Amino acid sequence: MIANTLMERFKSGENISTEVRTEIVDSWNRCEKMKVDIGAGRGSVISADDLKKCLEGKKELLSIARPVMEDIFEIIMKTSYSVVLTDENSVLIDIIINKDIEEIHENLNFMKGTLWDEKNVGTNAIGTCLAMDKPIQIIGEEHYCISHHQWTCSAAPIHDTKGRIIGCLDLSGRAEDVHTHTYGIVVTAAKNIEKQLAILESYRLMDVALDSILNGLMIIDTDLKIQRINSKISELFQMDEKDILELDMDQVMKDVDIVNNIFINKHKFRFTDITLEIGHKKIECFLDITPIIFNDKVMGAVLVIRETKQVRKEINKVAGFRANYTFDKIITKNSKMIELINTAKKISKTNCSVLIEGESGTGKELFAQSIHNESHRKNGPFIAINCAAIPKELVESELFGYENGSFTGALKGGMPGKFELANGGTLFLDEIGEIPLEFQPKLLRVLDDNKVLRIGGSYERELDVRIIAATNRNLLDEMSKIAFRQDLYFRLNVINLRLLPLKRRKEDIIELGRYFLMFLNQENSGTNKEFSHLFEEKLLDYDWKGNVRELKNIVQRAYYLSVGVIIDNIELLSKNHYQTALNEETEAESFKEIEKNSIEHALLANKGNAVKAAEDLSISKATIYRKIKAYAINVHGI
Ligand SMILES: Nc1ncnc2c1ncn2[C@@H]1O[C@H](COP(=O)(O)OP(=O)(O)OP(=O)(O)O)[C@@H](O)[C@H]1O
Repeated sequence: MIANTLMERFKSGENISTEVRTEIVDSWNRCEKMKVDIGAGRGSVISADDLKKCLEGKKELLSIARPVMEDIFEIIMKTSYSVVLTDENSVLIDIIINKDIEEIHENLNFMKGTLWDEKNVGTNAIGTCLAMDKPIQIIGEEHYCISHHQWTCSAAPIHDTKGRIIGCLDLSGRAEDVHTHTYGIVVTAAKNIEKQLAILESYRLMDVALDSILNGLMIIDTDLKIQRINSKISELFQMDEKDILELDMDQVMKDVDIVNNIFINKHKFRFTDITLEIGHKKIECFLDITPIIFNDKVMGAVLVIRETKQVRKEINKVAGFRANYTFDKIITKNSKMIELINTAKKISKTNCSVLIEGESGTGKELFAQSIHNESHRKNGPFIAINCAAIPKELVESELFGYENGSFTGALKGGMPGKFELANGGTLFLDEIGEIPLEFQPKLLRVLDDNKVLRIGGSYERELDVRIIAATNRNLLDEMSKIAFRQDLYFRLNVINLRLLPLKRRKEDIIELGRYFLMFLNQENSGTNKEFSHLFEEKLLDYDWKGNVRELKNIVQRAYYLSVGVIIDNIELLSKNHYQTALNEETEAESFKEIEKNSIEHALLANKGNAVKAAEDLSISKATIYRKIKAYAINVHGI
């Protein structure tokens, strides 16, 4: 036999490189060095445990290679070839055996769980291809072991994306069926497996990247079929991925004309307040839709979904809607006020409505903010709205919001109302006594049901809002005048906190005055001003109609107007500052004109900011809004 002769000549040290391929000679050299027995050639069986571990570690390769192996087998079924997959150590991990050669498989132990490296079975396509990291075909007598001489095998290594060998694909059959195409098939198939592995890896990386995004991300095609989602979408929709992929996006996004806007006009769209409908579930969200365009052709769209609740939470964190005050910042020595603080602290933990009564500037908002900050809602929004400041016809839209195009002047896309903005937190309805009588039943219904219907809306939104209302009017009086509904009063007045005016807690005047002075000294580092004895006496005597707000304001004025370190400008306390301003005007002017002028001046000085103007005039916000309305002052024109 030629090969034996060649093998004998090789073994005797003769140079046979012109008759035998270099790769084969190299392999024979390796086998000789490893003292492989040419009379052996049966695969050695690895332990069941080792095989289990092996299969476990190669799950991905196995699942990708299997369909490829089946395809090849189908093509070559009529020839006597089996298709084999090994790991990088030449262990057979999968095999499709051709019935024609089953017996030879058994004889040679060419089965799943056996080792086919050069050390165990000499030169063979599997072991040699893995030793060289190159595809190879080994025909008949090129095999090192005599028992393999009736075989022909072709094998190609399989690499991962980093170029490391992770296995090999092999076609083995009878030597007489040798065909160069089997080599080509095996090389192409191994490359195909490598490509699929690379795609899978890039998909995996993409998945990890997509899942690390905090927003929901969805890819749809032009038939509105969902192609891909990240895990945040399953969380948002509270559904399994498989069910989400079956959703009808036309139904889910009823309000969006995606075909016209995105696919035809190729525009990128942002919807700041949209409702997705998933069966009976409604998800309010911010939605960005970007068309996917390749070669000027729209292939689909990417949807980025952020839950409104979450966005608002983040906005609240950075842009206000926050309560700054806490109970420890409420300065008082008055026993009744201390008692009120203790009651307020206790009821903070509950969800019941609170009605805070008290003259303007007594600290009603301070209490409301402190209650919010003491409650479990402290990380939620604190939304304050002054009911006196809203024009009658806008009360409902301000509080309940409106849907797209529900009335002239409404913003495109709709707007949430203050109730919605306060979801998960507290809504502070200041000057509740100013709520129009005809709107009061609607407000009562929302308070009772905890659900709000936007103007023009088709469904009610479930809310979790704690209500704190405040008034400087006597609501009991208003009720008798039928300006305030009894049922609403009782609904709001579950807990009542009646704050004392400053004149009924004289002990707080100096305390608060010095507290505000301390802040001013801190703000103006380097100065350390103090009140004269006389100034403090005058503070005690003064008629504090504007309560703590007025006290704060006068201390500020005195601070900045005083020249030395002693604050002694008692003239500021001789009369109410607002009254002084009025009296300085010429007698010819009527009182109303003077009042209107004063307000306009203050608004001008504060660039139209009514709250600041009210502070300057030492009047309450409610009063300035009432007067602005009464004198028809155009704040926006200022
Ligand atoms: N006890 C207090 N300790 C410290 N600051 C106070 C206290 N009471 C009120 N203030 C301050 O006085 C000003 C007015 O308080 P706040 O706005 O809470 O009053 P209000 O009763 O809500 O007024 P209005 O009815 O006019 O809205 C604020 O600047 C607040 O910080």
